[in-house]
Amino acid sequence: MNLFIQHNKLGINGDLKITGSKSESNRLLILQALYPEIQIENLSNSDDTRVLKKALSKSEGLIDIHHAGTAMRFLTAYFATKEGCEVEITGSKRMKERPIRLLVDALQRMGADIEYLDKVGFPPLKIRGKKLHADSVKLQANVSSQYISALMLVGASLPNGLEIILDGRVTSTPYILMTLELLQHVGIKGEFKQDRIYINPVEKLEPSTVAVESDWSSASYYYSIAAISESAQITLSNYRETSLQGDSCLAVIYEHFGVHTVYNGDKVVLKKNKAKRSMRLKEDLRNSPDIAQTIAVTCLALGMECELEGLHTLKIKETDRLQALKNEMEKFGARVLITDDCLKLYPGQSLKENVSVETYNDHRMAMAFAPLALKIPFKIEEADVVSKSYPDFWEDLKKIGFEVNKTS
Ligand SMILES: O=C(O)C1=C[C@@H](OP(=O)(O)O)[C@@H](O)[C@H](O)C1
Ligand SMILES: C=C(OP(=O)(O)O)C(=O)O
Repeated sequence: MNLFIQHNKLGINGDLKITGSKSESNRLLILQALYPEIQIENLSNSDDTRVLKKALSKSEGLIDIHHAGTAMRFLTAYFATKEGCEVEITGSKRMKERPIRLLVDALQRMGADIEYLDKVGFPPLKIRGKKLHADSVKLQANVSSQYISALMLVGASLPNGLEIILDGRVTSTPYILMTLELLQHVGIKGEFKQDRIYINPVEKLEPSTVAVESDWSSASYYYSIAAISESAQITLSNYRETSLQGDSCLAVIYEHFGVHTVYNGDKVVLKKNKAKRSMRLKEDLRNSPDIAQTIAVTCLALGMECELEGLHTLKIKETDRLQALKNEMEKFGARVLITDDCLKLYPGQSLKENVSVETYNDHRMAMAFAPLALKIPFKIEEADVVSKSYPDFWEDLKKIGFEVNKTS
């Protein structure tokens, strides 16, 4: 489905409730499968959460997790440690190009029975679950935090718990802290000190209910909308000032664009008046890679130069996001320089018209570009990709005045 998207009003007002965080949801589903005493509220309605939930109802046969990175990584650790399971986990064409070797190596060193069914180091995998007795494992920490979270999630179910020794500079750290805080919340003791994570063994938990906070990465598109509009007041429900999600740093970053965040009970209100904003932005996004595309496009819309660093994980996500950003932002007349971990944007004098934005099977390409319609109408290709994390995205945009129409 291709969409033509435009917005003719200058001011934006609205009240929205975004679905639950997919990162929190997917961690809690794994924990619930290990400890049925856990109840979950406000689970994400994303594809990634749906496929994970479905996979957890199986103990044998073929499992297809499509594009869901967390599902791939978390289920690999889950099934490897689940005695008696025998599954083949596969995914989309892109998933078969997303590396998983560091996690598989770590699990194999712990005694797991995992086999590559195609290319070594990549899905699909054949996993025969067994009881693992190892109590310590070392892992390279600078490629994806999801490998570390995967081991943490199963750590308490091992007879002796698990010590994870992190090698190299840790990336996407807030996601590791999120895992730790959720473990602690349901009653599992754990610690993250310097280069070591300890998870205590637990057989059974006290019953608990965990309410998932709404998704901050999805909120980023409204920060961008507020930043690009002349004036805005957008209220988003089910958010907390002290969030487990690292992407809540948006509230600080978007002050550079004149967007002010007010926390009001369980809501956040994004306010933009014709405020002062920075002339140029420089940010290190090593801790919040999922908002890089949003920020780059906000800068493009505002004609603002930016330099984004710490982007070394972007190449192995749903697409090579650095190359995809360069390709699509240049269609609007910008000059974009990329290296392995950095993006520099030099917007043109004006935004070029009649652009068709490719989305590369990446939900965040579609959603990050959408706010640009406040400046210039354009086409978004394969716009249904948004369902990976935020299926109601286009409906929610319509609620705040965007015109979104199917096109060829
Ligand atoms: O653990 C998680 O829920 C996630 C961790 C991050 O991945 P990396 O650690 O691979 O950067 C992030 O990009 C992804 O969307 C979700
Ligand atoms: C990178 C992402 O997801 P995953 O790695 O879980 O596929 C994302 O949602 O931006």
